[in-house]
Amino acid sequence: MTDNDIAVRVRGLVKRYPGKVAVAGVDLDIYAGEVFALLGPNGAGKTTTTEVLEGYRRRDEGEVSVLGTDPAKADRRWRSRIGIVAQSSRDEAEASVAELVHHYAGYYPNPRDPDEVIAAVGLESKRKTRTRKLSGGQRRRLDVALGVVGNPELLFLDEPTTGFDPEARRQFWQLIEALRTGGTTILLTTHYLDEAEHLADRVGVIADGRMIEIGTPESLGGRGARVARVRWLDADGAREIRTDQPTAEVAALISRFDGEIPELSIHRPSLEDVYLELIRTNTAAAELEAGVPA
Ligand SMILES: Nc1ncnc2c1ncn2[C@@H]1O[C@H](COP(=O)(O)OP(=O)(O)OP(=O)(O)O)[C@@H](O)[C@H]1O
Repeated sequence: MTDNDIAVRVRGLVKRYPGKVAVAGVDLDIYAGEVFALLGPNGAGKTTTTEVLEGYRRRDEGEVSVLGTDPAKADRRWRSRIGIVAQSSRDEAEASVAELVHHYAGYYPNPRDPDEVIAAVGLESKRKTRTRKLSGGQRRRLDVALGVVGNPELLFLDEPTTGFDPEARRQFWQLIEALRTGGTTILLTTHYLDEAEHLADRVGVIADGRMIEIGTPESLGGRGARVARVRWLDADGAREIRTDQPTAEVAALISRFDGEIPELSIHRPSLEDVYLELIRTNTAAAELEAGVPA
């Protein structure tokens, strides 16, 4: 792997606020062209990490390279190569959607067609609407439009679909898939685990400022984490078997039961199940280390 294959390289990142270590030694590589999702509970350090990578927050320790440059020393040219959809919206209440997207496009050397971007985020019917008259979800779509109109090589999306209705989220996912196909590298933070599962090539789970695991959505939590649970009811009550051969278990049950197997279900843990288990284990380990009684 050459340096050109790596869009973001982080080693030993530490960020302290008064009385709080927000990021406590994070290592992270994001490969060029991948969608990487940063997951973690509220206050885990996702936004702080992202803001250091964007050049908006100074780090206390560690090495950071983003598109080959230290963001703490970055210039305008570097800035034009990244796109940002931050958690809080920019406030240009009197401008219309079309005015704003065209205006932002003017800041970049190689922008996308603003009208195509407006269509891609589903705001065509709101072109002439003033920003202050948009709904929360529409406002968020505009944020996404402003983040991608500069045709960035690397796009930061901090909880981009908060407030989206289900249809808008699906539409947004298509936009992200199209950007990825076009070669854009994407760092996504999200609390929607289905979003990460759908979009991300790899995910990183951060808790208490530490990266506790990095892997593909399928491999997270180790081999045992996605083992199927076969559940049914028999004379003794509810039964559950964990197995990586659920078909064989069901076949055995069919031969035991005469007819319908009561309450039969096969459940495969989702990324959300695996994530919650990881966080639970991490919290328990941290409490043990700190001497907190269970
Ligand atoms: N400007 C600040 N001053 C002091 N403490 C801060 C500041 N910004 C964040 N923190 C603290 O640092 C920790 C990490 O915050 P951060 O915003 O990075 O978390 P997050 O993972 O993005 O959370 P969320 O999912 O809620 O957005 C939190 O404990 C937060 O209270």
